[in-house]
Amino acid sequence: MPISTEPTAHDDGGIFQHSGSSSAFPALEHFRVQNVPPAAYYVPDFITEEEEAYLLRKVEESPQPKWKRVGSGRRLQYWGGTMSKNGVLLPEPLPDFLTAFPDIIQRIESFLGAASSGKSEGKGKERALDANQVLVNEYEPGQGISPHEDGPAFRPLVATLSLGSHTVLDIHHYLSTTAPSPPMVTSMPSPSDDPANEGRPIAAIPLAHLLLLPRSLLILSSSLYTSHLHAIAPRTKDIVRSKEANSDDEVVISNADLLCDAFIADRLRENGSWEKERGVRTSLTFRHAEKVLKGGAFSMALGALRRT
Ligand SMILES: O=C(O)CCC(=O)C(=O)O
Ligand SMILES: [Fe+2]
Repeated sequence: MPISTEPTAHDDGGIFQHSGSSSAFPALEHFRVQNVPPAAYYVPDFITEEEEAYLLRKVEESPQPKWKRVGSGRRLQYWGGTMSKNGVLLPEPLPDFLTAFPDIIQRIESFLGAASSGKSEGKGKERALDANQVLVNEYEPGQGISPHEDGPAFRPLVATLSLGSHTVLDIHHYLSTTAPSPPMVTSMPSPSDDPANEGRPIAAIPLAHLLLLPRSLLILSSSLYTSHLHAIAPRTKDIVRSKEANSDDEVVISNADLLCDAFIADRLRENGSWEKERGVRTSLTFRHAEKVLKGGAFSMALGALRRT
């Protein structure tokens, strides 16, 4: 089948390359999560409470067949089309609530563009997210997602908007199969989306934890996306600290200084920890499938017909 392949972001070693402290992206750099592999950016309050409520309503109002359930766990929706078995996007038009009002896709693009403007005239396109698929995940308290990679079918620059409730995202790494590693409990990744990593053992203890508050945007890029895994532990409550965890129930978060939440900052300073029960969290993940089935207008129109 005819497919269009765009240049991959790997060509220049990743979309956001940072050389030492002199980053070409100072605005984005401000939101960079420290002490995690390159690169994660956490942007608090990316949307307003009204926009959050509106997006939640639009997701909830979607026709029933739009929802897929993963086993007996979380529910999913795909917007912009689904992926074929061989990693090609079968495109459908994105809905107005993602493109027109609120203009989330444009806002992410401007944010990345503004952040990378200046030196990168003409290179903006390569650094754009250019989302053509949006994945909706809905988690009840106690539901999560096991360690996985989103895989090579997507540009290694994804943005996730959190709605409704906080959660904690864990970053895992693969264990080296050549270098001797210290005795360590390992777990096998769930069937990977990248065949090259199928069956590789992963470290049972996450490398880092990120607290994602409602309305925040998380951007994962470069090697954090291409050579690590991400997961959400199936907890009903999170206890977070900014330094040293005291028990298995607690996690140390790497983005404490980026949260912009005075209440949490007080708790972390005064008690050393902040805890909260999880509510229902809906996440929207914006990503760019590298290969798209050609036939543009025709397949898009077909997609639109299928949705009516
Ligand atoms: O809900 C999230 O923040 C992550 C979702 C995710 O990693 C996925 O669906 O691939
Ligand atoms: Fe993922």
